[in-house]
Amino acid sequence: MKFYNRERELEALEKSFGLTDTRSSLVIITGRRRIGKTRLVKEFFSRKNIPYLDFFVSVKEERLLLEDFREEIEEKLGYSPKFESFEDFMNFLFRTQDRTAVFFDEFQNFLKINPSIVHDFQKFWDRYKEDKKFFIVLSGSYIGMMRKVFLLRRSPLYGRSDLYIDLKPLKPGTVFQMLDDMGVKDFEEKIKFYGVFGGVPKYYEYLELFKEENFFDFLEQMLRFSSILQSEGEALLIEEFGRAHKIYFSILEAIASGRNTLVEIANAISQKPTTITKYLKSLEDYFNLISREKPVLEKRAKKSRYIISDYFLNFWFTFIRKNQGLVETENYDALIKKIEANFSTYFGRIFERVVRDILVELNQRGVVEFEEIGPQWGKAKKGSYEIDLVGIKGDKALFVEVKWRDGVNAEAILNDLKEKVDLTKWKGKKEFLIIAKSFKKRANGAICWDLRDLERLLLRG
Ligand SMILES: Nc1ncnc2c1ncn2[C@@H]1O[C@H](COP(=O)(O)OP(=O)(O)OP(=O)(O)O)[C@@H](O)[C@H]1O
Repeated sequence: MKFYNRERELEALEKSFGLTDTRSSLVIITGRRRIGKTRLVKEFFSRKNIPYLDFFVSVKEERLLLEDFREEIEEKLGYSPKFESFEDFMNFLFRTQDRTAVFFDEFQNFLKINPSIVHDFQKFWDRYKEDKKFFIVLSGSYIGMMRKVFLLRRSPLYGRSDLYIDLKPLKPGTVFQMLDDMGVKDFEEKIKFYGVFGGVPKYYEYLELFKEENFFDFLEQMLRFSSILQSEGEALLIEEFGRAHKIYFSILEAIASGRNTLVEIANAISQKPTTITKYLKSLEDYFNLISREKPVLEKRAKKSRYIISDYFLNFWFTFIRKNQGLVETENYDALIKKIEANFSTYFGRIFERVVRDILVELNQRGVVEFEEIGPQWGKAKKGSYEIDLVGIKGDKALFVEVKWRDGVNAEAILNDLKEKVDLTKWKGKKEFLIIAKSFKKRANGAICWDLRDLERLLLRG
């Protein structure tokens, strides 16, 4: 698949590479599995025509891994050194080489093989970094383990990197372009793809194989002919959490099923709120798997709710894990039917997040203007109210209502929205934006964007 975007990261890599005119430079890249770390590094080296040593750290016997490394050195440098240990390997690398680019992929796996390797690496790096001109890139998928390597104060590589990239998902505009190039022309279908697979390029590669333009057809092919949809969620998490995975799984499952507050989550899994706060905190700060939202107009409010940050994981928990029986018995027809039957309800919420991502991108392009954006909710006389999104800039607020429906009457939505806005006590200027699949009637006094408008703004704007 053609390479998309990542301009900023490529530029940052180039700057770090520039440092090697005078000394060595160390780059650390983390990011969820399948997000494109390896591809980014390889793209950089190939665009710049930089030869490099490519060491993939797979979990295997030390001796076998050293043999892989020796083969790479033989292929690229023409030597065939003998390594009895990693210290030998490091000795060879740091002593005999000088201006060399080196890529260690899945670096955190050294912790599984033998943690002292990371300490050896540190020792050699500290000793040679000023005298030599190495360009070393370390990448790793499991954030928990990568933190152990370099982010915690006591980590061996703490504070050593010249550049740290936490690689994020591709933006919706890029994904839509990618889908377009791969034959998915209909914008509603594009939105469904993005709302399920997010900005993770790997999943879209399957389009080259299945060549489906319709989201559900694609999903069916994925279920029948690739194990990725079935096993990916579980594999990602077990690898990340290790033995503590059960409690994390239960929490994520509860959040995916719509339990979003501390108390709701605790009740759903029959635990005390005080017991689960530490797990929620690490899911949020350490693993970056969930995020906590507060009402955007009341930042100091105590109330907050949790969501699973990753689109794919959210989908996986909601539809795949929940229907594990159907997956195991390979009853894909029934599973697809279930997904189709519940998809609109599921997607109502997801579409709000997709719109938020789109608005963030449009904000960067100057089509809309805000400094922060998020949902707003609170108490009303009768029950509670909720506004899908509010974008704020100074004394101006853009109130947004999002509907995953056709034939929407925007006037009715605008009236409701204005009533809810009164409950917020917002004193500044107000603008209104209504987004729907399509409108029966647009409203005066609000910007109304249907899917075609969004497409025009994003793909052709
Ligand atoms: N910017 C991009 N444009 C197009 N395709 C991409 C891009 N980034 C990654 N891909 C594709 O997505 C797939 C996953 O990328 P890659 O293997 O680099 O991810 P990773 O983060 O290293 O994943 P893992 O940790 O699972 O090895 C690859 O097949 C790659 O070709």
